[in-house]
Amino acid sequence: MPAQKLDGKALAATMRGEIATQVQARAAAGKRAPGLAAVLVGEDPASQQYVKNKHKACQDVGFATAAHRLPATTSQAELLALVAQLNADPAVHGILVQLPLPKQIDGEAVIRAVAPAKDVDCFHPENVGLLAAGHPRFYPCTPHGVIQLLTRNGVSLAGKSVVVVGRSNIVGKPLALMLMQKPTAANPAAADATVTVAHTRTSDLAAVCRGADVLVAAAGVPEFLTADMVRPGAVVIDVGTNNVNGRWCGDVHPGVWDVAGWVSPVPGGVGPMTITMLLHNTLAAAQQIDG
Ligand SMILES: Nc1nc2c(c(=O)[nH]1)N[C@@H](CN(C=O)c1ccc(C(=O)N[C@@H](CCC(=O)O)C(=O)O)cc1)CN2
Repeated sequence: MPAQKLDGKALAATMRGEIATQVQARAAAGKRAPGLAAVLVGEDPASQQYVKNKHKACQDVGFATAAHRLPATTSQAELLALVAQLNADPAVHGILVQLPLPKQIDGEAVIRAVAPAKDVDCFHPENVGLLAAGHPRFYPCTPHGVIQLLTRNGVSLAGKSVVVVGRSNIVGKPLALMLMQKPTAANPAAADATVTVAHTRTSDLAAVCRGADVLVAAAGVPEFLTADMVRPGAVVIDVGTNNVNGRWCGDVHPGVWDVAGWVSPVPGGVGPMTITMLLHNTLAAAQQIDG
């Protein structure tokens, strides 16, 4: 029997409805709408699409939203000046600078320039440190989306063997932290799992992956995770968003659906959850800043 689908599109729609309800309640209490500023530098087609999708998602839940589109030739000083202006704007609760940035710009310097209280991507070193210490101000969007996609579909993680293939700052590293930590009132998304982080230099990657109850493919390599790497009945999360000849393609080979118990699709799995958790963080930032 083929695997069941972990439907991120459906869960995202449910969670966005919950966020819209909270925005309406804030408006009824006389509070201003959560505000998100999205900054895009250059014309990368995928980044343009992501920012467009984020902008529309914000409008749909009743946020105030502005997309700042800058030319590919923008200097680091010009970008830092815009970030400083957004940091000082009380109507802006969340700031995201879409990655990757053009090569003349030092991405780390830009990430450090975003006010930590408005860092809804959770990329600033202060917020990464708080997450690592188990006292998160925000959760990073894609890792939080993965955990919500699992737990809200009834997949329990406590005590499970989870293998994360990928060690990026955006996905692999923070996801491993969240999965391994003990849940507390201050850290409710922590999962109490037993976590292995694997990567391109891991010896016998297939054997490591076959040890997983839950397997997360986040290596950014189209369809690298094949059926022989998956234990029958395992849960497989596909974080890949590779655009191959104009077609969205994940890190998971289609043959995995014949072996696994549950699989998240691409498109329609983790991607819509990433944007939903950005909305969640922007609402949280508004609550933290405005009350
Ligand atoms: N500042 C950030 N930059 C980047 C991030 C991020 O979280 N913050 N992550 C990725 C790109 N990304 C979000 O920005 C992202 C990727 C894919 C999707 C998505 O919804 N994908 C769809 C398929 C595409 C479509 O149909 O339009 C899906 O999987 O269903 C959302 C966000 C790098 N940069």
